[in-house]
Amino acid sequence: MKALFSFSPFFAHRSGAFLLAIALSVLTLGAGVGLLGVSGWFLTGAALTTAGVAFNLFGPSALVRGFSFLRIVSRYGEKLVGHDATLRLLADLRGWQFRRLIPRVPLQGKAWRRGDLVSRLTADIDALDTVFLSALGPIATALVLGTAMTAVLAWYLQGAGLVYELGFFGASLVLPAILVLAAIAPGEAAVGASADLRMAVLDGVEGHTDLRALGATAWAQQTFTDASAHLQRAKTRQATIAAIGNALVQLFAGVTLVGLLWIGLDAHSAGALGGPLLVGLLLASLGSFEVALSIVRSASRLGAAQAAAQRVKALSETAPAVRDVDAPKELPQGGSVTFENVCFGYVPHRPVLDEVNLQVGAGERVALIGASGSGKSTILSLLLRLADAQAGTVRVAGENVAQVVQADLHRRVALLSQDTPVFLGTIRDNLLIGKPDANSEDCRRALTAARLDAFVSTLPDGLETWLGEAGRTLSAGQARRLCLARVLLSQASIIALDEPTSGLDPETERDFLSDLSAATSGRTVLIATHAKLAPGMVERVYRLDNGRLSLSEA
Ligand SMILES: Nc1ncnc2c1ncn2[C@@H]1O[C@H](COP(=O)(O)OP(=O)(O)OP(=O)(O)O)[C@@H](O)[C@H]1O
Repeated sequence: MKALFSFSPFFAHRSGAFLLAIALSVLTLGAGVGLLGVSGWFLTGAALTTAGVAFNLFGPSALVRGFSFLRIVSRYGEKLVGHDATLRLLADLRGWQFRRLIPRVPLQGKAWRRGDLVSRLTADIDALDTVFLSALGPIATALVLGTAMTAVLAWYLQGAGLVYELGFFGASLVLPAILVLAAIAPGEAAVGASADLRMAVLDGVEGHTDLRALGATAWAQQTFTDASAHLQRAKTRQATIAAIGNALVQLFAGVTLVGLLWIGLDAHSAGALGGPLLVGLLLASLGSFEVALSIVRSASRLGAAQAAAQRVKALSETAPAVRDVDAPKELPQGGSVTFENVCFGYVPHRPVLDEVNLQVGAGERVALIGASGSGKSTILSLLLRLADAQAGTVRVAGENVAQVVQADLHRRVALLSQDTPVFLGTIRDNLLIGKPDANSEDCRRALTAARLDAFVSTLPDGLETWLGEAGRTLSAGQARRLCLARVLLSQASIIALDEPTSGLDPETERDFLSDLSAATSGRTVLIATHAKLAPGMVERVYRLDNGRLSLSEA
């Protein structure tokens, strides 16, 4: 349960609303118990009037109406306040999780997959709603109401308080604790299986064209069916635990009722307690077990909430690849880039860069060439400090990038990576990510530089054209050029382009490269490319070979 407790500050932050929800829940259950008790008292009293026993019908009938009304109003309030506070809590948790996730992406060390991350941010956090709505709230209610009911019974019937206490707290605290232990394994299995199911769906949808082309849809179907079967088995086990718990609560309630009846009849025979009051007390006691039922139901789901909490915690505790230093230095103005004896490898003993030295003055354009896998993208990643060099120093405007605030560095250096995405939204929305205050003229200029203006002007909605998920309504080349326009629009004085012309036809590629100097005029450009560069397009070309960078003729 440690993982669940680690989220207690989030609950504490909304403690006012949760306490109100608990108070309303106590009132709801109290009104329910009162309603049953008074009804039993009333009906028995009314029945006894036919036997000639005097009974005032007006008091109890008014109480029945009062309790009914109170119960309706407080239940409504409890649901409203409890759900509202829980939904806000989940939103707080999601926002916190997302903020922690961004500096950690791409996640190091483990094979984190996108579908799994989505599950952790959505379904796992959703699973935590059980914690308050069905567990903490009802347990607090049980404690308050159970204690009150014990006191009432002890007042009227000697020994009844103890019998009720044992039965009620056995059903609402001890039994759920045992069920929680039994539900941990199926809960973990359910959370894991539902994440697998999500990943199977995402893989199937994202890769459906390739799966069909490769004739592998049966494989994808089987993966989905297996995950589905796992989930169903885990859910069945959870439901079985809930059903057993339910039956045991009824058993506890039945045995407690028999015990109270036994004591009550003795008292009645001795003339110490009237019949209507005895029936009222018995029915009120029985009614109070309603809260034990909801605790037991939630106990079967707490295992899943616990597993979900562990997954959420594990994600948030993953160490970021890089951190800002405690006392960062200011990033000076300027656009120069320097690599001094930089050594880097993603895994130990497999160096990608070996004593790399590079000097690019502000406003210069240089190209990085080399075989696939030689480390060109890695150089650009180190420039943005997406990872730290194991030896040597990377400098921007003369300052060590490890010593400055990452946000400042990222404002200075814009990257067009090989898998830069098109975001859901319009063409304008996508461009504004590069420069939020850009006007239409700025957007068009960037599109012209990226050679996408002709296409956009043929669209009826122009800049307001809605792009499908991941830019599905664009061709791969158009999507690439849109991302490029976004980078060109940014205010960054250093532009890092990783294969900017991939996906472009040879003619567009040539035009783009020949326009590059005009489009990036005054800015420093590092371009990693396999494309053939015409003379004069860049000031210098560097070749990466076996981790070594050297000036190239090409
Ligand atoms: N996240 C990573 N974890 C482990 N190894 C990696 C990672 N990213 C890249 N590598 C490895 O580092 C080496 C350099 O990769 P990099 O992407 O920098 O090459 P590149 O020259 O840009 O290749 P390409 O021209 O194909 O884009 C490759 O051997 C690659 O397998």
